[in-house]
Amino acid sequence: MPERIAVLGAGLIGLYIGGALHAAGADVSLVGRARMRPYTESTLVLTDLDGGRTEVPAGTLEYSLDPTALSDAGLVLVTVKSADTAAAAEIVAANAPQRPVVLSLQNGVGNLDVLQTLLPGYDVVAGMVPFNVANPEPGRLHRASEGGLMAARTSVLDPWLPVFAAAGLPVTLRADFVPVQWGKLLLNLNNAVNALSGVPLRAELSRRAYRQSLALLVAEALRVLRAAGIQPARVTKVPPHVLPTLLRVPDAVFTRLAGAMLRIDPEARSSMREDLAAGRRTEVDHLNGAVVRLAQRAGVRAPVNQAVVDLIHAAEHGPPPSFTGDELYARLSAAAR
Ligand SMILES: NC(=O)C1=CN([C@@H]2O[C@H](COP(=O)(O)OP(=O)(O)OC[C@H]3O[C@@H](n4cnc5c(N)ncnc54)[C@H](OP(=O)(O)O)[C@@H]3O)[C@@H](O)[C@H]2O)C=CC1
Ligand SMILES: CC(C)(CO)C(=O)C(=O)O
Repeated sequence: MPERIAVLGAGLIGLYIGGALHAAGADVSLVGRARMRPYTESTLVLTDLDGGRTEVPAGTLEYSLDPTALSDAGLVLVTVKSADTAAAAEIVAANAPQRPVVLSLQNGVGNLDVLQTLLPGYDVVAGMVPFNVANPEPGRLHRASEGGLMAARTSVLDPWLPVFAAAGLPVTLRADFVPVQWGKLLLNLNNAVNALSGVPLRAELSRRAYRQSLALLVAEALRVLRAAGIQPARVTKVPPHVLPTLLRVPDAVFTRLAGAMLRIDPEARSSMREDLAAGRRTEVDHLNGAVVRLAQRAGVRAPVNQAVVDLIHAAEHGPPPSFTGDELYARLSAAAR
């Protein structure tokens, strides 16, 4: 078994992945917040869409509030939200002078740069988590949608790939990762739609007006990417350029053509909705905001994504919103004009 794996920012993703790796025999230590520690103080149950169930017995998985737990790690998984990446890098630099491999398992396209800039001399690798992790009840984390982990192709991950595979989380290595990150970001444009809708992901994606709202965002992002000379990679069964057309079809046709996109636990919500519900700041500036910034650099406009950034920022300062699909589509259509 290779050296210790530490998870920095053990929330939903970090606990799920760290828990699965621990259950598969890896030496794992989690670093995070006090409010998440109870997950490992009693039995942690990990379930998935395919009926898989793994139990991590109480007290067997180390959950520390103290970042010195990073000091003997060979691999650090960074699973904080994007706004916390710089702070996470500083914590690694201060507590892991042995220079572990650092793998970002975050959404967004900017985290790698932040980590590489603040961690000179470390091997920093971009990764991608395609699936949603939900918390359906205390003590249980549920992999609520499909897809496998991806990471940038590099031999520094080789020692750990077998244990990820043994944990049911095989990592596909991709040579060119920027397109993968943008491919995932296109899907994450739905995080805000879901957060604004107030309904679970499956119900939201089953309703055409929400999908039409998402189609406006994705179509605009594709135009921006084209202007910037970036070709997003396909990270699900649906090629990126087909998404807007597919999203706009009537509900019955969508269900028939895109059943896989609806293979989501009925209660799961986007991580952005979870943030709004908990009164935390969201990652919108790192998702829709990244499209807006790329548009500025490429000399084009992104008014629809800007409108969503504004709506989410407003929601961060009030009660979690519940736009109907028609209301949201009307707002975003007006922004597009
Ligand atoms: N949830 C999901 O289904 C998915 C999430 N992702 C991405 O994965 C990343 C992680 O998301 P998720 O797990 O949902 O986020 P969570 O908010 O559930 O977990 C992150 C945890 O890190 C903690 N944290 C922040 N800064 C530090 C620090 N300096 N030291 C220790 N702990 C810290 C946070 O605490 P606090 O809240 O107090 O700051 C929080 O508990 C994000 O980029 C997200 O977009 C990707 C795919 C799916
Ligand atoms: C899995 C997905 C795309 C949607 O839930 C996500 O990345 C998130 O919630 O942040």
